[in-house]
Amino acid sequence: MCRVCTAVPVTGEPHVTIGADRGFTFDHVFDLPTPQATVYADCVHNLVEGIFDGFNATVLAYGQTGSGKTYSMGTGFETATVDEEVGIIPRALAHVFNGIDRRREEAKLEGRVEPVFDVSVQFIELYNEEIIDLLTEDRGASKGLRIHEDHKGEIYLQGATAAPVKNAHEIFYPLTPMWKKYAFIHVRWRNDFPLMNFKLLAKLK
Ligand SMILES: Nc1ncnc2c1ncn2[C@@H]1O[C@H](COP(=O)(O)OP(=O)(O)OP(=O)(O)O)[C@@H](O)[C@H]1O
Repeated sequence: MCRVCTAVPVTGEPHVTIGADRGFTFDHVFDLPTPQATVYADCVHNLVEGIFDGFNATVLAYGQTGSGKTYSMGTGFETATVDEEVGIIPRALAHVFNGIDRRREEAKLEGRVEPVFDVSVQFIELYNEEIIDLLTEDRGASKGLRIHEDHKGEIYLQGATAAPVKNAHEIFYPLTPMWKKYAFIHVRWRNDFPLMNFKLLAKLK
């Protein structure tokens, strides 16, 4: 028997229907040769800029095995990689800390009080429905870890270690192996906002 599995509208709208009734709308489709910088510019750049205006952002990679989640999110933090191949997480980290430096510099030049930022990271792995805190050696300490939503709709990780970090270097090197898992990066702009969350979620299968 022959039947239509995937259908796209002839009008060129960014929509695809899988099977009988599962419809998905999308903003962009990137082909294999698309440079990492283009993916970042089109999908992530504005999200990171937005955290400085008080918005929360989440980036997550989802897809079947071998579809390129690690390549897109994580390339460039473990070994020397050519600039063009650097993935979303290292680009976002550089962007966050450059953005902090720029805002502090601008304030100084304009004679304003310099903003103070606190940045911390949490790393967890979801394995067999269990949440594991990757920043503690004591696996037993991970028991009771929960992901919650508070009354303002903020998602937070209860009980997971939060490590303060001052620059991207501090995140890359000691925590390198963790990047393959999940990273919650909290950027807190003390002067203005109570808490901004920027979440980079990788490797969700
Ligand atoms: N855009 C791309 N350009 C070049 N190579 C790519 C690209 N995307 C993925 N690859 C390569 O394809 C292979 C599989 O990609 P990757 O490991 O990122 O998949 P994955 O979705 O993380 O897989 P898994 O879920 O099994 O961990 C890797 O060798 C990766 O380098």
